[in-house]
Amino acid sequence: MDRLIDAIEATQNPSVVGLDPTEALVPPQVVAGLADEVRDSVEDPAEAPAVQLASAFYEFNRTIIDAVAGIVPAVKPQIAMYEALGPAGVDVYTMTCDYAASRGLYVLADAKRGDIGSTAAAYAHMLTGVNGFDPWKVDAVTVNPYLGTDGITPFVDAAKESDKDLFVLVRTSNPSSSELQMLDLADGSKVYERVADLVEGWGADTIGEHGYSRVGAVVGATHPEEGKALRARMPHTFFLVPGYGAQGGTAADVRGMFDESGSGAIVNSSRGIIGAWKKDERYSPSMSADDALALVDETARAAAIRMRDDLRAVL
Ligand SMILES: O=c1ccn([C@@H]2O[C@H](COP(=O)(O)O)[C@@H](O)[C@H]2O)c(=O)[nH]1
Repeated sequence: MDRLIDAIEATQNPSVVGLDPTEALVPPQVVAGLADEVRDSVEDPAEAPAVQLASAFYEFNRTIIDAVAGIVPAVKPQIAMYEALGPAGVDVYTMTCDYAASRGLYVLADAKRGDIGSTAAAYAHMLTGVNGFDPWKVDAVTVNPYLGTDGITPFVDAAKESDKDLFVLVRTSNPSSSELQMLDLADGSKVYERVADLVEGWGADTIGEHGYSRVGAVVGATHPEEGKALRARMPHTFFLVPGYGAQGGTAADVRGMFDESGSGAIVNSSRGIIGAWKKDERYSPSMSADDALALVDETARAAAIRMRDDLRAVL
């Protein structure tokens, strides 16, 4: 986690931009502008729509990355949006990670992996690569703890081997998260608190120079009280805090998830940054693709600066 914390200190900005492109979040003229090129390049015409959208995601992502590099320390590409498009989408995922890394950003793969130990070991190659080849080029991956310790250990081992990190779901931001996470256990604690204790333990022998381990926790901005309590309960665990912006979380909500020196957490916003162009009255469907991307660039940068300044104001 030291590299992430150093990058946060360098930018004075504990926020991460989520790269969650969808067809609705990419200006349609950018997608349409790729039609001829894609039609000429695919072997099977049936693939064209997915390849075209994937190519548009890549142009869009590069615009966002160029807009926020130097302002934010990190990006969080959400793999679901890319996997939905099949091989072309997965290619664009790795290209996006590579491009973000080339712009000096810490890349947090939101993939929410989790399985029995032997399969988790295969998923954990997302951190180490295979036989000396790393196709992913990410700095961290999100992991689902539902399978318990043997589903997590391969990721911890891979993180140690590759000098990378993982973030384990503890208290998620979504509306139904309480169905399981808030259940009472026999000892009076809640399920998410038990997960929190496990996460603190999984990272115990990986604590870095800044006092945080390689095993981070995902704690939703939509749960300010529990987030504050978790900060005290997990003194060596760095938090990834989604749920800011589009899901309703605010800077005041996430304040308690930081430690007394203003470190200990990084806050994600995806749609709030990459979809900012949609709320700008200058956007017009008759704009050229280049003009639409210029607006994406300007509005994403402005939204990232606004979020940074809002967080700075409470820290
Ligand atoms: O508890 C969780 C865990 C992960 N996420 C992911 O974060 C982003 C949030 O996107 P917004 O557009 O900023 O709402 C998305 O990739 C989720 O899958 C989360 O929201 N909550």
